[in-house]
Amino acid sequence: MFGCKNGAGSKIMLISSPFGFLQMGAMGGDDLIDWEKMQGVGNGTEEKILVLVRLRPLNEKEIAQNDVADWECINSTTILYRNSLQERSGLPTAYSFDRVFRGDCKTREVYDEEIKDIALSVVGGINSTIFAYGQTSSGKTYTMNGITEYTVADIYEYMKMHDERVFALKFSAMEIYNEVVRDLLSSDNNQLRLLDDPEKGMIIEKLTEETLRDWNHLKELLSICEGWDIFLLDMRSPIPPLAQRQIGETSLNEKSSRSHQILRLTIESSAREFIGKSNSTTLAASVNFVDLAGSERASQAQSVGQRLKEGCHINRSLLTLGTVIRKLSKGRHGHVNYRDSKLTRILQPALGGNARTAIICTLNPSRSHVEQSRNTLLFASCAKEVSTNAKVNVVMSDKALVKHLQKEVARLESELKAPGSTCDHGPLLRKKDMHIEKLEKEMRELKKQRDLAHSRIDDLLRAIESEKSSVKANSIQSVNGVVKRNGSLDLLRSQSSQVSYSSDDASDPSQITEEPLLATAEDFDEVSTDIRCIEVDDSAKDGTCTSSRHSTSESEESTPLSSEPQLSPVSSAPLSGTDNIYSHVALEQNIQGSLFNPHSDETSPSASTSTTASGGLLLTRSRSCRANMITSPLDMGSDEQNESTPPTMLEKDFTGRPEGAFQRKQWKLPPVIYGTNSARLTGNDSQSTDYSSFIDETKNEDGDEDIPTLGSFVAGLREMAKLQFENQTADQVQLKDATDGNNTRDVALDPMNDWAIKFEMLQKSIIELWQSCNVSLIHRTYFILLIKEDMTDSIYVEVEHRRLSFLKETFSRGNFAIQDGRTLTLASSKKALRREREMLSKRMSKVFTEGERNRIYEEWGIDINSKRRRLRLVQLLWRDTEDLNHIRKSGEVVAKLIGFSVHGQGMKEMLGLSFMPPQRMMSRRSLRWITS
Ligand SMILES: Nc1ncnc2c1ncn2[C@@H]1O[C@H](COP(=O)(O)OP(=O)(O)OP(=O)(O)O)[C@@H](O)[C@H]1O
Repeated sequence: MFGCKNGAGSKIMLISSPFGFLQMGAMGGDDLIDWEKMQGVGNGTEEKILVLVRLRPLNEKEIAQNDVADWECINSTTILYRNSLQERSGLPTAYSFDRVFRGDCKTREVYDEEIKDIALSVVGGINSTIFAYGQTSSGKTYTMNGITEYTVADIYEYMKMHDERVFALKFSAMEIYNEVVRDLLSSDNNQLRLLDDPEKGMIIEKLTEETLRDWNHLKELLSICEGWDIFLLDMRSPIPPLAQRQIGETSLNEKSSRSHQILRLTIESSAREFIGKSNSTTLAASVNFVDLAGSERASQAQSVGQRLKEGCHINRSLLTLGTVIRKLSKGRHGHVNYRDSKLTRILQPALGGNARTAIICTLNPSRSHVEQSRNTLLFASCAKEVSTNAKVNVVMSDKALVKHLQKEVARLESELKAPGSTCDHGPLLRKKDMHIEKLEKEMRELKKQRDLAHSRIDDLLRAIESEKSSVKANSIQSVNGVVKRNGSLDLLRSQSSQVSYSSDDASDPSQITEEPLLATAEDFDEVSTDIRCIEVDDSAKDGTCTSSRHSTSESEESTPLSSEPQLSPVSSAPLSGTDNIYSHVALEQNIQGSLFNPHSDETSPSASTSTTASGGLLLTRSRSCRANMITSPLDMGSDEQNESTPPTMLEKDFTGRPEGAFQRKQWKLPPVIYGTNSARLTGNDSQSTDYSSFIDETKNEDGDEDIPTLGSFVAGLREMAKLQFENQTADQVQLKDATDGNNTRDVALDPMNDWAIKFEMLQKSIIELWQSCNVSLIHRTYFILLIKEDMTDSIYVEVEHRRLSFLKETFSRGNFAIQDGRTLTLASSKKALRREREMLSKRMSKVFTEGERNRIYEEWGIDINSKRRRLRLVQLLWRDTEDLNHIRKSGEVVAKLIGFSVHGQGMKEMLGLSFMPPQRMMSRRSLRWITS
């Protein structure tokens, strides 16, 4: 679609229409155009370029030179090369085209039989192009002159026959000489520019467009262009003649065209009766007559100087034309290099665009030019494969256009609404609807995932915020000289506080106080990002304090550190205060680790302390923490691997890492809940550092049920506790050194009493948490049977508690946890637990004899005759979280159902579950997990 101005100056729109010649038919009724032949043309369907070959007779010169004609048209479509020598060369001898014309054929014949239809399409609003291609002196100009004349004559004839329409003819002429475009109707010799117009496409700037008065006017202009009547013009008028086409003499052609000439006739027509009315439409199209310069061999044309230069330009542009045609002949795939020459740029619409095109390939029949003739035929062969896509160009006034579009919309709407519509789009629409539905579903799913991730981030941010405010509050309390009970080492450690003890302080126990945090907002931010990494500051070695220290007088509030019962390396108040935050964030880091950084090797949530050279204890934020966090995933795994891994820049800087305190280990979790459809794993190596090894559901001997193995339970538990153990050991050693060094402080801990109270609390809480988090009954059973009264198990109890607390909190927020890289929700855990109960119920008859079963049913108050007694039993297991006896009995039933029994402490040692928390090394007093 492009805009232009009509004669009246009102704005018009030129659009391509699919009306085709159906509309033209109504205009017709004459015998000038074969409308029947043109049915379907211009309706947007592709049409191949019409390719004709025209032989010329040998000219006098050639005859005089005893040249012979080797080419012969054997029928109307085939031309044959008759030469015995050539036949043996293996090159083709016969070429077929739409039409071939013998040497004695008249141009009129060529026009009438083939060209006329295409050329006269222009009166029906279809662009057309006729061009002649061939070697120099083969008859291009001879042919095109005739074709142009006949076409124009017919156009005028057509106009005469159709006085119901008003026609407007415009003429322009240009040549491309040595790659310069010149206006042949202009007296100045200026070079014309080719411009790309967004609406009209390529336009030739300032090209003269003469509105034709009549046929004679056109003849006059044509003769000017061709320079035919140059002498006549000179004689008629003293005015210098207009520009003429470049013609020069070569040895092959006296009047050789040294340029490509394009004559353009534009015709607009409107129905007379509608002129000036709002619904008037105009057909507008152009016919181009293109007389190409001839390809030539410099040797044959004996070109030198100016002629040679012209010949080079001619050949180069013809080469580009050939390349474009060859490319188009293979289909319109990829880039077509129209812009490589002015010729192809101007002819672009004719070469595969909105135009009907005919190419007349002229041939010199003489033997001496056989090679050139073959090249021409090769070009012709490619050209016949090229398609164009001509459309009727209808110019409409704005009003007519709106009206037409409204009509079109109404037509399409009624077509869609009609039940018996010929074009049934139903199945297609349904398919599309289904596709849309599918995409919408996917979108919803993705949104859900995104929201979940957002809420996780929000939760973490909230946790960090609350942690910050806790730190702040604690700092304020300390500054005010009020150190609360929860301002213990644990708290300080968990909040990355700086606590320093100088040797001077050590001399006076009353001076050993918690260092208040004189933290800036910046520090708090760091606290959030450097999650609880505390290391020894080298500067402390010389006994200096790295943080400001406020000595406070001994008071009830400012209890000395050494006397704090919270000095236990594990938190003393598991469910409250900042310690709880510590637990949650630490666990969260581990549980959610895979969500944010599955390869993160930042594992230790706890602080590390170290004695200074002078016995002072200094806790600072770790500089290596970030380095750890940004360590490459490849930098994980065994300690040996870590040693061989080059340190990061940050690590290189850091030299003060205490040995053992920050060994990189993953704090892995055993599968608390077996509801994540984890993949079955082949390995069952409890030492494995692969997180997935903790989920190890294996088939039992019956091969029909999934029972989490003891191995997987133990491995996870042990790995997790080991890390905790190591960290705590480091803490304890440092703390002990600190207090020993002081020698004045009595670390009067009574861990046994402490643990006794704590154990009871934790035990109760864990049982409740198991229930509310839908933890596997088998896990619970393993836990209570293996981790029981021995105090050395306290580490397991505490870790279990922290983990469950975090899980419960996660579920209560409607969030998910990650276990084995899979999401775990409250619903999925519930489902898994139900499946486990079903599985256990099925094992009743396999494991117990009838007598045993009946005894159990009776014991559990179940009617032995009830149909669903087995299911009823497993549903009752682990239900009563208040009754420890019920818990013990439940554990016994489950243990029997899965074929598990524990034989004392020996088994634990065998399983590698024996860890002794550092502060209790000296004591082995036991507490009971379950009262029996
Ligand atoms: N079909 C024909 N019948 C008789 N004479 C012809 C025919 N075709 C060409 N000629 C004559 O051959 C000569 C060369 O023709 P023409 O100038 O048309 O060749 P051309 O291909 O245009 O050459 P160039 O590329 O050099 O311009 C002219 O004298 C012309 O009259």
